[in-house]
Amino acid sequence: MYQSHLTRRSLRSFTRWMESRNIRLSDGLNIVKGEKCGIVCDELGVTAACDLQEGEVIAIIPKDACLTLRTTGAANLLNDAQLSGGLGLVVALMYERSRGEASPWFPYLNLLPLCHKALPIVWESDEIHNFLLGTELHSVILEDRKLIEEDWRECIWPLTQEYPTEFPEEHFSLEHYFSAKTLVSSRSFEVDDYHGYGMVPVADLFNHKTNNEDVHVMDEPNLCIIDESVSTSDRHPVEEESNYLGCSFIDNLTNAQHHSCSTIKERNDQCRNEVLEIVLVRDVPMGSEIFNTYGELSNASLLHRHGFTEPDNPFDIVNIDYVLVMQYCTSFFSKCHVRNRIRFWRKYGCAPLTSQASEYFEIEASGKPQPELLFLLYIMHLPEKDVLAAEVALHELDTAVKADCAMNWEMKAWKTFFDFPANHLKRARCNRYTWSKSEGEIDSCIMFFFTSNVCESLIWLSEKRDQAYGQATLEEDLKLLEDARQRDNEKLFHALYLRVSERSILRRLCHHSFEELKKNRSQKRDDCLLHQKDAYTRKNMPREY
Ligand SMILES: C[S@@+](CC[C@H](N)C(=O)[O-])C[C@H]1O[C@@H](n2cnc3c(N)ncnc32)[C@H](O)[C@@H]1O
Repeated sequence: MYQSHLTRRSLRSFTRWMESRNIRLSDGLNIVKGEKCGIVCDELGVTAACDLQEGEVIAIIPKDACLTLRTTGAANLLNDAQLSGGLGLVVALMYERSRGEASPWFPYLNLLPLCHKALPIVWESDEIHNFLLGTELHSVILEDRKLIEEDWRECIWPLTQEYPTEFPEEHFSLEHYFSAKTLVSSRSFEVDDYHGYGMVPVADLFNHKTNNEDVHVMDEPNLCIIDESVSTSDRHPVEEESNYLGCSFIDNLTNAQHHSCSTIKERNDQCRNEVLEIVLVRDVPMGSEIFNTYGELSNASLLHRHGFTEPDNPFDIVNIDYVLVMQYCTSFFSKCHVRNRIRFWRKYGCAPLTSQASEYFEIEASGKPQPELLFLLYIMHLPEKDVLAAEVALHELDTAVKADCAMNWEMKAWKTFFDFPANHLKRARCNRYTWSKSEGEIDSCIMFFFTSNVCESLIWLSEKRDQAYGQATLEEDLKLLEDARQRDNEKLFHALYLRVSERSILRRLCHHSFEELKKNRSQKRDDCLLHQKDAYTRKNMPREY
């Protein structure tokens, strides 16, 4: 991605620029590219040049060196045009790029690619359709592209007409907008409330690791750095052949002498300014890559915003559309039955998740469905008399719980409603039901809903959802994934990885539901646990009510 930009010259000029903008980088860091940067071959990353310790400040970045809506030369114009948020930042980036060497960020921008081509919003249409079919991203990307075009037509093109000198058409085309968007999506950080999101030099060099990051980027408002010039001749040599790409202007110490930025901070705490700090949150041994985290993101979100997926991502999910659940319900029950049960379900605070125009339920990486989906399927299958009994009980509970001001009555009512009969069976079922070996604690509330009917519904839903991926089986996808890995086809690899991880989640859901179904059948368990006569009587309510 950086090949054409990463020359010795551009790195030297970036280093000098950091110096001029008071950006401080610990000499314990190496900025590397290629295979030294463990996860990605043609990108940059940061490694430890010596053993580093938790708590060290390894970089200090003045906020005025960040490119934000406040610091850009177009700040007033963007303010007048009422362009803010992500869209404003993309225009600010395009604006600074259009100024070439006249931009105060030129040496930094010169290091960035024009476009991060790994992001699906800039893939060819046939790649989007072929690679992403069935995945969480397919419709999202198509929708995104429409919205991006609309934004450009409504907000950016008019700017080029109103201020042709500041926003010349040739630098603010739709293509430029898409390209700038990929950089803001994959590299911007929230600076603070005043600046909002911005392009943060140095902080954007760290690659991502889920749940196991080495650094945090921290807002440290009461800190300032004095100008501490270091002779440029003391810099590390930047060798074209090696993976080492350079370091900061304060990197002139040996590893044994290595100074973290904490030292600089201590020396300068008389003088105050606004800066961001990059702080180590764990020890990092010499030679290891230093990772940041971009958040607890599913593979679909990682691919969407950053152009890659992560193996064994614990935050992976797959969604089942509400429409598909309704399709299931209406094919087994009358419309009137479905309407009434949905009303009942919603009355007690349940709803699908929503995003843009879609409503859906999440299935976790372990295959565990969102509880609201289980409640819905459970209620859908309840015999009519049990629904009526439940209504009465819930009404009584409502009165009781309302008296307790500290409680959210809806949640408590649901909890009690479902906990009560579950309690009778808890012990028996707890011992035989687990989602995965790693999940030690069993959610009794969730288990309760895995009646045979619910299990069958879940199997139906997971199989139907899987059909969205087309004809190929999961095993065939796995073979294609291996091929893509061997051929170094990154786009295809990450798209296939997303498919495979989503389909594996569905398979886990199907497998667990099937296992439960088998157990229910072998034990001839009554499908409707709420048949127990006294389940709803006041005398059997938990004592707290
Ligand atoms: C903030 S930049 C990190 C520095 C970047 N590697 C560079 O060359 O400047 C984010 C981009 O780095 C890459 N990246 C970060 N973490 C990654 C990971 N765990 N696996 C693959 N690519 C990753 C992705 O291309 C992502 O969009």
